Order: sequence, then structure tokens, then C-alpha cells
Amino acid sequence: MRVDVVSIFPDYLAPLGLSLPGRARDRGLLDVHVHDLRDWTRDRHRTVDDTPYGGGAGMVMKPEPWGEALDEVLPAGATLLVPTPSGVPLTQALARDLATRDHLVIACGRYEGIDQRVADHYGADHEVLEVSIGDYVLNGGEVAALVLIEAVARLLPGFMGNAESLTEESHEAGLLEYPGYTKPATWRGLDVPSVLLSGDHAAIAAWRHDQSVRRTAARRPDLAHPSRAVSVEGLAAHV
Ligand SMILES: N#Cc1c(-c2ccc3ccn(Cc4ccccn4)c3c2)n[nH]c1N
Repeated sequence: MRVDVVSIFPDYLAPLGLSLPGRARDRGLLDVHVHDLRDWTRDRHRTVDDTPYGGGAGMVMKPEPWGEALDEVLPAGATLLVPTPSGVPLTQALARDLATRDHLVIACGRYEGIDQRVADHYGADHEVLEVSIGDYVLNGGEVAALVLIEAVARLLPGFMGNAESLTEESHEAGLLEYPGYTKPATWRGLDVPSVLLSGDHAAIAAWRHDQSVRRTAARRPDLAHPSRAVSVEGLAAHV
């Protein structure tokens, strides 16, 4: 998989050389290229933003630099990802879907976002996904790009040494992961659940599934019963 990232803060993507994505790159599974949007500006001030039509606070990113950049960086058949607070939620299912792509291009906005015509223009000939990594507001798309790349890279065939671990992870089966324990068997007076020391693999599997079900019901009722998604008011009641 090739991933191109366009940003006015390319250095923000430096962590891509570390850890998970770095390992994927070393194995030839992931080829990441980061670009500075200002390289496609034409004025001496390298302007990328302007005031919003219709008024309102903040600035919007101009379409022209994005058009020049994506005309060069987004080839036919590539998927354009545009992180935004108003995007579709990034889920494990979406990450799995994106991991089947050959080429992702991530447009990292700043200010109040990118002129909508950019996504609309490229949507005519490309798959364009406006995606959100969570229900909170960041200052730009770079952190989301790091999250997207890590969530996808780890699903690439051959990346994770133990592919089995991917199937047991949180969210893979619509359940949260069971609690994990390792040595020592007793730590500060706290014992590892005895079933995990029993060697009874059927009992261990049953206990782990039960723990996942209980955790999911308690912490993520929206996953347990999508119709019971907790409202903001409901969350306040849990604090
Ligand atoms: N993914 C994702 C995001 C973002 C995100 C992504 C890209 C941009 C580009 C600019 N801003 C600031 C901003 C603030 C207010 C309204 C619009 N835009 C971004 C925020 N925030 N939260 C998420 N889950």
C-alpha cells in the first residue's frame, strides 16, 4: 500500500518513521510519502487560507492549492481521505475496508477545514471519504492521519507477526477486549483470576468471552445494543 499525506505541517507526520508504520515500511508493506501543501501555492506569501463566505469565525483553506496538489498526488483509482469533525466515524470495520486499498491519499486540513468543493470535485472521479476519528474537536487533520495510518497499517497482510491476535482484539467482533494479565500471579495483594492459571482452555475462553460481554455492556452499550446508544445526558449520569 502507498499512502500520500498532504499537510501544511509535514513535520507533524515525522512519527510515521517510528514503531508500527515504520515496521510496515521496513517490510515493504507500506510506502508513505508526505507533502507540504504550500509547495503548490503561487503567491509570495504561500497563502493557503481565506475568510469564509457567509461570514463566521476563523478561516477556510483555499481550494486552489489543494487542487494543484491533489491533481499531482491523487492518481486514478486512489482513495482520498479527508479527516474532519463532521466525517463518518472511523471504526475497525472501516479500517479493515481501507486496508484493502492499494493507494490512500490523506488531505490534512487546518483552520476551520478545507473548502468543500475540493472533496466534491474529486468525488466525481475518486472514492472520497470524509472521516472522523472521534467525537471531539482537534486543530487539524494531522493527528487523524497518524491514527488512520496506524489503524490501517497494522491490518495489512503480513504486518502483524501473529495474525490471530488481530481477531481477538477489541472491536473485531463487536466486543471490547477481555482484561489481560501476566506474571507475577500475585501483585500488591491482587491475584490473577484463577481460571487463567487452570490450564482449562475451554473455561478460559468462556471466561474471556464473558468478560468481553460484561465490559462491552458496561462501557459501550452502543456496541452491545446499537439501539441503546447512550445520549450525552446519559453519559453525564455515569460520571
Ligand atoms: N478526523 C478528525 C477530527 C478533527 C479535525 C480534522 C481535520 C481538521 C481540519 C481543521 N480542523 C479544525 C476544525 C475545528 C472546528 C471545525 C472544523 N475544523 C480539523 C479537525 N477534529 N476532530 C476529529 N475527530
